[in-house]
Amino acid sequence: MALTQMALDSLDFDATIALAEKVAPHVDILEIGTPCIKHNGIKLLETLRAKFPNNKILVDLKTMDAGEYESEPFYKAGADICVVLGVSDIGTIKGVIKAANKYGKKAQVDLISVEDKVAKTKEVAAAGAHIIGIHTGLDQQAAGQTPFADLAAVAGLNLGVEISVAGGVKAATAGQVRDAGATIIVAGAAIYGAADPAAAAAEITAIAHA
Ligand SMILES: O=C([C@H](O)CO)[C@H](O)[C@H](O)COP(=O)(O)O
Repeated sequence: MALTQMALDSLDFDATIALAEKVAPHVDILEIGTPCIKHNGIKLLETLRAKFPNNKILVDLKTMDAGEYESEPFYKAGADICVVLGVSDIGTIKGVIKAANKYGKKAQVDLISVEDKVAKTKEVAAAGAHIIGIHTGLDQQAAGQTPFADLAAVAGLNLGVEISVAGGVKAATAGQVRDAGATIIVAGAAIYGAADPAAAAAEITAIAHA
């Protein structure tokens, strides 16, 4: 059993709301993707928070510095999860964890471009990170990479921390990701690129929840 998260990666404010309206009933978590939050800012989070009280919301800030200062306003505005980069300083990561704990929310550490993902996972789990993000980014996907080997290595640690997996996941691979130990399955292009995004989201969620 895993939760599903839909990545909203458009730059367009209204198109993002319209897509969220279609998929929100069919996923657990709405993700405001990095390009989307940079382009639209905290007002988009406030709008989604008001419109979708039944979904968790993740803001993919990919914070690299000033962790507490950058993330706190987003937790205050209703984010359930904010993302900090694993390649950032441990002080930055601890800052986001501190802000999350202040609001009773969660901090996710994204392992994108981290050299030693096992060592980083152990370090940030000990620091109190709530979620480890196994993430093959869009540019890495374009170069042929996938998240599966990293997922196996991190899940094999059995640290009891939540594990989110992103990077081209679709219905055909969602079961493999779930069985390998993901507690959150992220899908972006597989949903927003589908002819029927609601149906695509429902299909992936049925697999994740099985
Ligand atoms: O996090 C993402 C990317 O870095 C841009 O912010 C994507 O939302 C994430 O990779 C999920 O999208 P798909 O890989 O298309 O499923």
